[in-house]
Amino acid sequence: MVKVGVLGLQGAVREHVRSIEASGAEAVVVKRAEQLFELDGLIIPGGESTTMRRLIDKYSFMEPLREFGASGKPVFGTCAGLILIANEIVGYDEPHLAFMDAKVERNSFGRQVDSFEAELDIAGIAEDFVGVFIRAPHIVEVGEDVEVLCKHNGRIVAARQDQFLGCSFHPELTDDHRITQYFVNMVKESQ
Ligand SMILES: NC(=O)CC[C@H](N)C(=O)O
Repeated sequence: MVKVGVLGLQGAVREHVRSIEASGAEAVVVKRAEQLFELDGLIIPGGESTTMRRLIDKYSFMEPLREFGASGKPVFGTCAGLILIANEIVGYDEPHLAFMDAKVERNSFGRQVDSFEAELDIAGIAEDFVGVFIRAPHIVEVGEDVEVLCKHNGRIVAARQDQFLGCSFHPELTDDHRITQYFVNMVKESQ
């Protein structure tokens, strides 16, 4: 069974654990950087990207996470996790982990609609996936090696580049585990 970690510093960690287990993989809550060595893939959950970055620095995760990304093992960033893996953030000088050639904008669905659900057609994964968006970012632009998997109202909300997967919404908050299953399959294929 493949081992999929969830970065456990902040955010929707338990829900991802449930979804990973439902997708037939072993879930590991990652609280210390050494735990990364035992993993086959990693999910960086939603939460608050600025807080998560502070905790990443505080607990010396930055370099080990960069090495994990460079090792070829799959990484899935959801919501704040997408912001962490993008290589450009609108309004910020520096990105965080910069794994994916994508420019993201934070909190980009407007203040009035902080949170909403939308039925999404995600290429090769699901035609009727209910995406839960919570103060979600969207992808403004992608590089040529990035495959756009889903748009909502003309905005990119899911994309993949090689072993990196990212989405704007929270795939772990419903009982539909198809996206997590897709990621678990990416992890299995990378073995
Ligand atoms: N649900 C989320 O992960 C929200 C992301 C958050 N708005 C951020 O910018 O980090």
